[in-house]
Amino acid sequence: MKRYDFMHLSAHPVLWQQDMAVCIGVFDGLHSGHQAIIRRCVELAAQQGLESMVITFDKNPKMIMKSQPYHSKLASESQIEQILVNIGVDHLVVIDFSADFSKLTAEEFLTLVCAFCHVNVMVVGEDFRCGAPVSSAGPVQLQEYLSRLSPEATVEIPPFVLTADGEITSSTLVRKKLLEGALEEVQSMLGRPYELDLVAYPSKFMEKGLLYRTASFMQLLPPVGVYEAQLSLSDGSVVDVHAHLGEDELLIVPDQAMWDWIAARTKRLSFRAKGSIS
Ligand SMILES: Cc1cc2nc3c(=O)[nH]c(=O)nc-3n(C[C@H](O)[C@H](O)[C@H](O)COP(=O)(O)O)c2cc1C
Ligand SMILES: Nc1ncnc2c1ncn2[C@@H]1O[C@H](COP(=O)(O)OP(=O)(O)OP(=O)(O)O)[C@@H](O)[C@H]1O
Repeated sequence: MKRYDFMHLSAHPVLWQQDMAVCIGVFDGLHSGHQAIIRRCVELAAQQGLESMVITFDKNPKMIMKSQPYHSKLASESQIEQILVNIGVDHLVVIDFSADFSKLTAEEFLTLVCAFCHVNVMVVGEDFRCGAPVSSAGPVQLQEYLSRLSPEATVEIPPFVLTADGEITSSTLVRKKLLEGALEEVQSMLGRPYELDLVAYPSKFMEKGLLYRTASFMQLLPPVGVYEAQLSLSDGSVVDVHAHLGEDELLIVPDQAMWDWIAARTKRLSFRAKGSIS
C-alpha cells in the first residue's frame, strides 16, 4: 500500500489516469462498519479491474468543526495502516484537515479527488457527509456531483453494520463502551481485541515489569483497573501479562518471570475481552 498526502497528490497527480474505487471517511478505530465499506471498495476494485483508495483525515473533521469535543483516537496510524494492508487497499491518502481545508464545499472537495485519479466507483455509508456545513453533501448529492465530474462513476451504499444489540456500530459507540470498560462489546464491534500501540513510547524498567506514563499514549484508554492482556514483542513473540492501569501510569507485569527485559522491544498490548479483574 502506498501512502500520500492529499494536497501533495493534488499538486503531483501521479495517479490521474488510474481507474479507482474510492472510499472516504474518518475511520477512527476501523470498526466492523468501516471494514465493511473498505472491503466492498477493494472487492469492487478487483471485480472491475480498478485499484482501491482510502481517503482519510489526520484529524477528525467533526471535532475541528467544533460539533464534537476532542477525544483520543481508538487506533494509532500504524495500526490503521496494518489493517488496511491486510484488507488489500492499494492507496492511502491522508488529508491534513487545516482551517483552509475545512472551508471547501463538497463539490470543491470532490473536484480535487476527481482531479488526482479517475473515480469509477465510490463506496460510502448511509450517514456519510462531506464538505463545509452550509453545503455539506450526503450520498445522494455525492452521486449528483460525481456524475458531473466523472460521468460513468457510481456510488455504492452498503447497509449499516449493526451490533449484537441492533445498534449502529460507530466510533462514538466504541469510545463510549471502552470508557465504560465493556471490552467484550468493544472487541465485538472492532472484530479484534482492543490494542494499545506501544512502539513509540519510552518505557522504564522496574523490578516487576515495564512502566509507561499514560500521558504518552495517543489512544483512548479503558478505565483504571487490572486487566489480563497479551504483550506482543517486535520479535513476534507474545507474552501473557497483567496490565495495571492507573490514572498516570501503566505497569505491565508478565505472568511468568521469564523475560529478558533489557532486550524486550514492545510492540502492542492487547486487552483480553473480559475487562478489568479488580
Ligand atoms: C472537505 C471536507 C470533507 C469532509 N469529509 C468528511 C468525511 O469524509 N467524513 C466526516 O465525517 N466528515 C467530513 N467532513 C465534515 C462534515 O462534512 C461536517 O461534519 C459536516 O459538514 C457537518 O455538517 P452538517 O451540519 O450538514 O452535518 C468534511 C468536511 C469538509 C470541509
Ligand atoms: N456501522 C456502519 N456500517 C456501515 N458503514 C458505516 C458504519 N459506520 C460508519 N460507516 C461509514 O464509514 C465511513 C466513515 O465513517 P466515520 O468514520 O464517520 O464513522 P463513524 O463510526 O460513524 O464515526 P463517528 O461515530 O465518530 O461519527 C462513512 O462512509 C460512514 O457512513
